[in-house]
Amino acid sequence: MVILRQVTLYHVRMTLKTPFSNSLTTVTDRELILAEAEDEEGRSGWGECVAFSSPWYTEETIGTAWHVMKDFLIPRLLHTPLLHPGEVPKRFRSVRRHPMAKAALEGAVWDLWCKEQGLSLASALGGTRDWIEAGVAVGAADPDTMLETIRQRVEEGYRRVKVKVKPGADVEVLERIREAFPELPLMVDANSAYTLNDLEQLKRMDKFHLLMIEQPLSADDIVDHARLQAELATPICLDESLQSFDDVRKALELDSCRVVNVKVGRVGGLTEAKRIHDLCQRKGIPLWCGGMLESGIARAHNIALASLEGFNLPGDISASNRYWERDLIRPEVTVEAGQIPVPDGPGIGFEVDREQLRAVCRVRQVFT
Ligand SMILES: O=C(O)CCC(=O)c1ccccc1C(=O)O
Ligand SMILES: [Mg+2]
Repeated sequence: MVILRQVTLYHVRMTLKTPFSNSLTTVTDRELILAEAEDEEGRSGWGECVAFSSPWYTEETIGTAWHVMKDFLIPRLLHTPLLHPGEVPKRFRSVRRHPMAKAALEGAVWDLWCKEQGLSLASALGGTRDWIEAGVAVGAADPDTMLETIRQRVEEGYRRVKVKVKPGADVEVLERIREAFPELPLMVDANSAYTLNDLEQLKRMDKFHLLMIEQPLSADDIVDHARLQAELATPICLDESLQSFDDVRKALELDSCRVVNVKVGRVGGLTEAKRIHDLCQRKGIPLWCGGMLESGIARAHNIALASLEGFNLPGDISASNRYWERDLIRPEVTVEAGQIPVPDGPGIGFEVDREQLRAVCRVRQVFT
């Protein structure tokens, strides 16, 4: 049983080693919020809010998430016993949406509860893998730069590469990549850069035998995606469009996608993510864990989640040093021969690097 004595929010800003561009924006400085939940015994559990500084990806931002956590979510958790982290979504039921704010706090409760129980987060979630396959995302850039980056990532051992595309920067770069890497497990992510008017251009991508095309159409759509899937040989994977278990269920019913990307923050927490996992596993739908340019804390949650059997494709889970000069956890996440070990220590299985946290923290607020 967990009783939260206090919750601390940390607003941090970390500079990416290299700026990350997609069809909508370039992220250079990554702002995020860490949530630390403490119990009566002084143990701490950690979660991370992966919202961005501006609402380009989904509606939430660092600012909305701070407000919603502070004024609505944290008061629903403090001082009232929780038997299991799976109860957290029920506490939050009267707050509509704001999945990234909810996921951050639920994640902190999961970590804390696992530490009290002496369980690893991976095993508490039902994970079975000791190692997960690492994949990597390559941001939009000129084709020479993208090709050089892919070369480096392949040398570092990544087993699946995803590249960002948009109209005017898609087929030519794919030609170049396939020339150099005919067999590389490759996919693209459009972050909603296309419409059904681009059907002919999207069909041209079929010949590159991509693993999938991620989120080609609108972030809030599952109807046009179903029409597109009927015309494409390449499987569509939805990201932005899937913000809950029910969204996934409906998208699969409509055949709007044939692959699912789960991000813990986007779907409102680990409990919802696990429900989506179970659904995809029952239906035989390939599933992978997405990334949000996160710090080591959310990365640790992702590794635990991806250790579940139904996560059967490499995700956007990369090494700490792919993003940061110095991450917020010890040890850092490393990729060995294309794989990442799943830690078996209590909770997330990594220590928070408090010295580095102090160095990158802009605002800290304690709620009791
Ligand atoms: O390496 C990562 O963390 C994921 C890279 C990525 O594609 C991404 C990064 C930030 C926000 C959205 C996305 C996405 O999957 O669309
Ligand atoms: Mg995506």
